[in-house]
Amino acid sequence: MTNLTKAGEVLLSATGLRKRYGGVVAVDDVTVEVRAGEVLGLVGPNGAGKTTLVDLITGAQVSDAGTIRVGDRTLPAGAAARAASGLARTFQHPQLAMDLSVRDNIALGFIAARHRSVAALIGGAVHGVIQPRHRADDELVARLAAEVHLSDLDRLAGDLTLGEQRLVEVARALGADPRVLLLDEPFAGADGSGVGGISEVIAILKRRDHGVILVDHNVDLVAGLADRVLLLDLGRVVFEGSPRDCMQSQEMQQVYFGTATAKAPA
Ligand SMILES: Nc1ncnc2c1ncn2[C@@H]1O[C@H](COP(=O)(O)OP(=O)(O)OP(=O)(O)O)[C@@H](O)[C@H]1O
Repeated sequence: MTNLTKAGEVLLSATGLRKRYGGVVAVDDVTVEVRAGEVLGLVGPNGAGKTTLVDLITGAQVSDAGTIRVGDRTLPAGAAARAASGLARTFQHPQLAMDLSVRDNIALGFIAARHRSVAALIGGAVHGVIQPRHRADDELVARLAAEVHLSDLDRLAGDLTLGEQRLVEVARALGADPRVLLLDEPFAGADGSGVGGISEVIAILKRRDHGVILVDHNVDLVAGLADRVLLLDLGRVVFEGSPRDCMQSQEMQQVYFGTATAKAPA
């Protein structure tokens, strides 16, 4: 991973994002900023709008309103443009080519970045795109796998545990050398070593002045890793501040314990 940013520089600025699905306003006038070397935690109960927000930022969904800037550039719509501008993500439900090896899945991240096309990430198309690879590519895959402590790279992605699949997604995302990495529930289904591996990657990204948006239901884990936490409820930001202040806030109590529909944090 390269380091072309300065500590504290605003890397990502998403302003006034809004998304309605039928009668549901999933994201309602949300503004998010991530600085170099910052981990922004995004928490909130089921249906709060966390994944939709990640989708809007990364271009997987088109927002009804709002702008996304990376550095001093306003980004056009579309996942390919966003990826080419330095945004990479993992998915709540891992999206890997399950019939390909760990090695090839990881390679897809940097190959897609080279081709500036997320098409390379789509199932059948990938077989042609990833062959043949160069030796340097294999070395890069090995380095990315080592960053997340993945071994036995010849296994099929479909044979991995959920936690291992999440590590492959993280390694694949790192291959695109993102300025900001958005992790959507990376700890769900991960065992102790998976949690450790992902936490370590977050710490490395932070040290290298990349930005991270970390979404997870495990608010204790998020609070332990984040510099700042944004609490979402029903599509709106109801609290923003330090992890400690957020955990102790009335809003946190209300959102997780105070309403009939809210669920307690894991
Ligand atoms: N594609 C969609 N079509 C219709 N409604 C949607 C769609 N995606 C999300 N929603 C709705 O938008 C709201 C926010 O959903 P979202 O998945 O973003 O929340 P979340 O905080 O990520 O929840 P969870 O923690 O359960 O994943 C919910 O009411 C959800 O039902």
